[in-house]
Amino acid sequence: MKRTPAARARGISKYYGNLVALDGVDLDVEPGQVHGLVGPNGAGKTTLLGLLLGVATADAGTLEILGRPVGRPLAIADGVAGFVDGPGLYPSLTARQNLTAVASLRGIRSGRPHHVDTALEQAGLTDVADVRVRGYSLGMRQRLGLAAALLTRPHLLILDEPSNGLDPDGTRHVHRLINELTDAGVAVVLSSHRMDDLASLCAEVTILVTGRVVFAGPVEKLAAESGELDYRLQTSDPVRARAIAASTPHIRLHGPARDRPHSEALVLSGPVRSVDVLVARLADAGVALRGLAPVITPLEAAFLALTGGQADPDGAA
Ligand SMILES: Nc1ncnc2c1ncn2[C@@H]1O[C@H](COP(=O)(O)OP(=O)(O)OP(=O)(O)O)[C@@H](O)[C@H]1O
Repeated sequence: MKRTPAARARGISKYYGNLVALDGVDLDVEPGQVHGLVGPNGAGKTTLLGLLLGVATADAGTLEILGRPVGRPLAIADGVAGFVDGPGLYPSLTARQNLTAVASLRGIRSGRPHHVDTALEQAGLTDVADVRVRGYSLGMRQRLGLAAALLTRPHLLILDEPSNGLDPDGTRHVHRLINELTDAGVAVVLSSHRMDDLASLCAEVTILVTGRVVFAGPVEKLAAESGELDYRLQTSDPVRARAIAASTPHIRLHGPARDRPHSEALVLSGPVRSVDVLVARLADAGVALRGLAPVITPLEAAFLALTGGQADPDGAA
């Protein structure tokens, strides 16, 4: 039996005056999956998340959330929670007081303290639950926003840049929590500028550029669109390696990375088969291979190719 999609949008458009923020966007979000929304600044990600969250309505197209059509009046659909443009918090209240206030606003009465404690624990904030939010770091605020969203036990969770401001430990914690939620059947739609979020969390991704979908599908399919990559090559003999690379058909040399002019690493590009030939030729010549890795990940390369960005051979994509 086919499961009801967590969200299904067809031909969604949204205008701000003359500005077209979303232009005929389709979106399919399955239960139990993380769906990533990525794109350059101003692509329309926050606008689309806002429509899913019910803080704005579309000017054209249809939107169904958890199987129910979304109508004109602004309202957060049952079973949906999350935040856009940063979580709305009261700085003079503690984390616990913030969550208690949210629980009251959302009409959660029975078992409220239990709900609050569980949400604090899920977000890893139990130890700082009674600290005023004014003293919270950006990462802690993000986690508190997530805790507030979890209070209602949503089936569809909307997160705008959830890794913003998180240190590596915080990122791991949030990733683990999101994975637990999807394991339990929750659908998550998140926007992110971070390819590591995409790679480690998302099953599906939609890429927006100036309000239009330029890619929608599984993350693996996106990585496969990366085309030719730039590689950083380190060997035991950079001078001979350079000469061998220069004489290998279809290999293009980009010189040492600009940020490391004295580096012994070469940056080069070419079809995978030519890179294979180069590696074999280096071995034949007795030049030891010490490192060969893409300068940017296939996901980043695909993202840049689709959004019209330039891959920087220095690796600063
Ligand atoms: N309330 C608004 N009034 C007017 N224009 C807006 C409004 N909100 C967004 N826009 C415009 O709509 C477009 C899409 O904005 P949106 O915030 O959805 O993009 P985004 O992909 O989330 O960008 P970012 O990555 O910078 O957060 C932008 O051109 C933006 O300037």
